[in-house]
Amino acid sequence: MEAQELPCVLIDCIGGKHGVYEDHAEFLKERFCLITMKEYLENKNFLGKKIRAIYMWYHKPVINEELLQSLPNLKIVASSGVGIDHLDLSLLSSYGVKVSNTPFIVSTDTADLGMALMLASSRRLVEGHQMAISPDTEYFPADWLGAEVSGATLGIIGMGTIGYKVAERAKAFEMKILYHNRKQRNKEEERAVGATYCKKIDDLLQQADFVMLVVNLTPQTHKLIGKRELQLMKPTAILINISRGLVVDQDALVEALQNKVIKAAALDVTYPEPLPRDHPLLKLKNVIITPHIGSATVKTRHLMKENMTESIQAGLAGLPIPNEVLL
Ligand SMILES: O=C(O)[C@H](O)CO
Repeated sequence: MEAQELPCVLIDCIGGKHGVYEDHAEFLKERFCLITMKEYLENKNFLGKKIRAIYMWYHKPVINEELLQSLPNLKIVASSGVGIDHLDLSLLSSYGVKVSNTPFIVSTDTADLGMALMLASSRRLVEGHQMAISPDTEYFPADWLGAEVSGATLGIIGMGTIGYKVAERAKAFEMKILYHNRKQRNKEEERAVGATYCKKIDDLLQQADFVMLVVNLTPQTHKLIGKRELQLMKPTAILINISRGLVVDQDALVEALQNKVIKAAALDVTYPEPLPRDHPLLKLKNVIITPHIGSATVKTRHLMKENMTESIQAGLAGLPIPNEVLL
């Protein structure tokens, strides 16, 4: 096929901190005519008419009504990752634009990261590393002890695909597993991992040594964990968030951590991301923060790119779209 016949796809940019990886862009260029936001903005009227899909890599480019109005031939937005809280599905649907994401691909890595954060936080890996590399060779103050993970109680809030994978891993650590879901309850899965369903989130919060947040961000889960919920948790408990920052009331969390209402937190997500450098969470020793890296492995990011490509190709060909997000 001639290069000029390739369908035009809008991306934010190539390379840099937030752009499409260079090698991914090479792969995409064999299949699409890539148009960066900068190119589009320089030649809106001409390029706007040509763009048929948006390859939305980690929430970029930002899609708003103004952009949609200027892309009359847009058919599909392929969004990376599982979360779709950054998209206005009704707006996109009103422009006849379909949406896809990459849900199952990211589950294993995100569950692995949840376990990594739980282990790192409970066994104080970051503090331990700092101690080990510090000029002070007196390693351990007498009170420097972690909390055990094996045999402890894990409360999973949100037992979807990722939550279930966390439970499978926790089972191997001989943990007692509690979970809370707002809607579905899957008894077969419960039995397979030996998890106990808590109808009331409060029961889970009161019993768990580790509370892991794995829910989608929706109006119902916005600031699901606030001052009241943190106060229900054990003073020895650790909160792990691998979902979205806004599922937790961050001010309440800071207060709880400062006042030892809970023991520690391990967060892959915050709001905003990154946090301003003077944010109180960055000053607390009992906090570990990672930069939203749930799906950040070579293999998964590669699969995401392939999956997004397939969705765009299917969407443009009028075929069923893999992982179409339905309104
Ligand atoms: O939703 C996801 O898959 C990641 O958190 C990135 O948005």
